[in-house]
Amino acid sequence: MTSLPLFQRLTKCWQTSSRIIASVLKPPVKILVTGAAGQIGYAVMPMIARGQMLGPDQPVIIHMLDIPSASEALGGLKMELIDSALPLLRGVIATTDVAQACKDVNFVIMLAGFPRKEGMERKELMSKNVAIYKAQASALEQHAAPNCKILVVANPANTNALILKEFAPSIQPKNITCLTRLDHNRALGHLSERLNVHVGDVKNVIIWGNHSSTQYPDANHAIVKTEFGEKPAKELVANDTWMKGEFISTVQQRGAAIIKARKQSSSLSAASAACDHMHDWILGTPKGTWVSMGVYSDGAYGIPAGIIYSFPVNCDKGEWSIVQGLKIDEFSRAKMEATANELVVEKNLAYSCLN
Ligand SMILES: NC(=O)C1=CN([C@@H]2O[C@H](COP(=O)(O)OP(=O)(O)OC[C@H]3O[C@@H](n4cnc5c(N)ncnc54)[C@H](O)[C@@H]3O)[C@@H](O)[C@H]2O)C=CC1
Ligand SMILES: O=C([O-])CC(=O)C(=O)O
Repeated sequence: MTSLPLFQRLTKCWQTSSRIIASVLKPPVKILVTGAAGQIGYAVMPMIARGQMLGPDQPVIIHMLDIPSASEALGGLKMELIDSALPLLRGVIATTDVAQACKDVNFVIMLAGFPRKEGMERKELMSKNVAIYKAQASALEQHAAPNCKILVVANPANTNALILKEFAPSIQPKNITCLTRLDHNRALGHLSERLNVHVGDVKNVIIWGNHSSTQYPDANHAIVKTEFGEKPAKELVANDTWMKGEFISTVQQRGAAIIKARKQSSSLSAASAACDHMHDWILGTPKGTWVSMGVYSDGAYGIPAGIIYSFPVNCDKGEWSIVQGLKIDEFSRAKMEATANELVVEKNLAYSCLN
């Protein structure tokens, strides 16, 4: 710092002190994390409490919910958060009472569920998760703050989010989303490796559809920043076989590859993606950049209305909107329809579990 010119030093001091002042003045927001005692919960807590999700000037009160058999672990996590002496963290509630957990919360990250194990089909998880999401929908409807924004991470993420929407009719559908940002980030990472460029120089990949192996990772509209200006990724890759083959299958299968290697599902990258999702939703996407989010379909791009489907979205002032008017070729259309069809089947299966 001492080697910086005076003007830059003053600017840095001003930025730091205005952040400190803002974090003192901003009222804390309440964030509920369900399934907090699990793997992703452990990874996401310090990210939230250090401002990675809502910004470095936003104090937070974290509500952590888990089931009674996990209450001791939840208590341990609370101790660790206190011991981390995090300036933005203004309170922690660790509870197994869903009503207390949901009380006045402004943001919700839903990790609660039964994680897929190696070799296990996602559909086997359906009936267990439908029951959890139905019960938690009612609690959120009764106790959460108005305009509360919800991110469902637990699998099957799109359909869990749909069940939540169905059983919390007073929460606006636009406030219920699911996580496909991890797949989006995987697609950015894979493309940047292929082109040997920094991941921060790649943008505008798309994940269409379900957070499952039928998802369609689409790099047709992706852009890469180069020394000669922005270029279409497609032009730089110049290999249609790779774009339509290995690129798609690697991203689709990445979750399973991580389970095979770690013997448990992705935690660090899932936690990081959950923070990215909420950060961009609340604080906005940069101009000319979109991200992928699982949102309630209104029929855009010919996708059936009434399912939670991952689209490219822009975010501004806490609202997302689907990017319109992208050119869709025949290959993409077939992939987008296949993953939509799977979601319709999942929806019907979920409804059959309710009877
Ligand atoms: N959408 C995505 O990109 C990703 C989704 N996932 C999913 O996220 C979920 C969480 O993953 P992990 O943290 O690794 O699982 P985990 O098994 O370590 O944690 C789940 C936690 O939920 C708790 N839980 C179960 N039923 C509950 C209930 N009714 N109320 C409150 N808590 C309850 C469990 O006790 C456990 O502590 C899994 O469903 C996993 O498949 C994981 C990675 C990526
Ligand atoms: O299936 C899982 O639990 C893990 C998962 O969603 C992913 O890594 O994409």
